[in-house]
Amino acid sequence: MHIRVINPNTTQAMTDTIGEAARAVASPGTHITACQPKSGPVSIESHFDEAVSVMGVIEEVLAGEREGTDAYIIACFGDPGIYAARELTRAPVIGIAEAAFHMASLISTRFSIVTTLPRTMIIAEHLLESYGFSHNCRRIRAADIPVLDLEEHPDRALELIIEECLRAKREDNIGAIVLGCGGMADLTPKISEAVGLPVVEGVTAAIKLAEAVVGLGLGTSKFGDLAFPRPKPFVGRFESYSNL
Ligand SMILES: O=C(O)C[C@H]1NC(=O)NC1=O
Repeated sequence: MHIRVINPNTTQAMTDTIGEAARAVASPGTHITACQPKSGPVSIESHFDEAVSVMGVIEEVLAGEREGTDAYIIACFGDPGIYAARELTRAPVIGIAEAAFHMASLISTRFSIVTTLPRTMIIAEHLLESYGFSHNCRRIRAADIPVLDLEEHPDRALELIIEECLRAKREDNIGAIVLGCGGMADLTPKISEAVGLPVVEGVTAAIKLAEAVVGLGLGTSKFGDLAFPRPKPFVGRFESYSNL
């Protein structure tokens, strides 16, 4: 099985972190390709960043279709472009937020999310609502760190994330923590040991869910709204999307 793990931002160090975490849990026989767009934001910390990153996600899915891919992971906690990506392939496309919510709901009745900047908490809130997990999430929290601090100041970032996770454990009456950033993919053991709660991380959860979906012979339904896009002309910079 070949899984294409797409980091929607353009920071190679974070793509490498995500790829290593994915390979650490992948089953024998699962080949992981970790990739990122050629252009776009170095980190995704706003609605604008996310909107721009979607074009990169689409490019990486189209590249995966040309190369042959059994499943795609969108490794950003906003799951940017997930429905557009699903329209472009028969393979499953799994976002790390959706994967983490499902996994956390299997091991706890309530969880809290710890993400990076306060301003991105609304993105997680919107996803909880759209995926139907609002009831399962007690609180969305932020360690108040820029996304790239995870790569550039990892020790301080880990310290702040653990502090916020400990506050969640003390205050939120939860059974699990969900890590709200693809860049946290390598931190699960350290956080779990420090906090003493099950920690669910979206990249690794998505890998195992992708293996399960493909293993059951399932993929993105092409009936209804996730059917391939109707062929039509595109003009200007998107002309190459004409009659896909
Ligand atoms: O929304 C966030 O804070 C995290 C999100 N941004 C990013 O560049 N990768 C992510 O997973």
